[in-house]
Amino acid sequence: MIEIKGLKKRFGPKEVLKGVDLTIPKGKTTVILGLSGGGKSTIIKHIVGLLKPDEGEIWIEGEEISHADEEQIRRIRKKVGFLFQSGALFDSMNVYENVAFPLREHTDMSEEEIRERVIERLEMVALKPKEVLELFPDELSGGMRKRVGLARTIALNPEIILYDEPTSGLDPITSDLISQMIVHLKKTLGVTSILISHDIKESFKAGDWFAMLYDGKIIETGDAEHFKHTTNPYVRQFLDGKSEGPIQFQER
Ligand SMILES: Nc1ncnc2c1ncn2[C@@H]1O[C@H](COP(=O)(O)OP(=O)(O)OP(=O)(O)O)[C@@H](O)[C@H]1O
Repeated sequence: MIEIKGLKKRFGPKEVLKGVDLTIPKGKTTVILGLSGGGKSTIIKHIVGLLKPDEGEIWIEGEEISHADEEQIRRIRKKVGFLFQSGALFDSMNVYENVAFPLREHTDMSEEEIRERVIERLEMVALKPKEVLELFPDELSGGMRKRVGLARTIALNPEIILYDEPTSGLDPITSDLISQMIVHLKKTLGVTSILISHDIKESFKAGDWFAMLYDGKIIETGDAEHFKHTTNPYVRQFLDGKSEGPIQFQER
């Protein structure tokens, strides 16, 4: 379980998080919904220790991490897989080396064990190892890059996976495949996942639990049924995709 208590974060004059309280249930996929620039990525960066809170606490499996030292952060990061928005593959490395990278960094596995793990993880994300192992990122489609990124994210058997916009820039069919993978990995690896997405349709396919971030706070949590029927005006407006009022375009 992950617990965020009273998390506050300011960048210069802008207070992005104003006291976020959120409990992320174990073994489920929690979706954080909210407007662009609202601070969703800022929340998950705190969970991997990339940012320190101005105030508040982050608890992961009973450990408070916001005051952790380098060694603790390193240990916690091994438990957490982070699928960045861009997929963030190393362009100079082929698929094999990209997926092998965290294994070389964090384990003393032999080359044979690494090869076995890389192949297994590529198969888990429905890629054919023989066909992709030698390819470089610029030879892959956007959807394949995301999947290789996902294979690398799960290489170290994480207990927690953070997905930052995993379907952005993908066509609807590839997006559906990624959502299915999120559900599949939750079941096969038993991971706790957090998903940030603008893609409401895909979020409802992949998510079990939902939290709406608005004006720096979590204003509503619940399951899909609860969100689909909520009468909270901010959540409704977000789900229905309506801006606050007609925009006055400048006449030329
Ligand atoms: N390191 C930083 N330094 C200064 N400002 C930052 C930094 N990181 C984020 N911000 C600002 O904080 C706000 C929230 O950013 P964040 O990326 O968390 O939002 P988001 O909800 O994930 O948005 P999106 O959905 O568009 O990715 C933005 O206004 C952003 O410009």
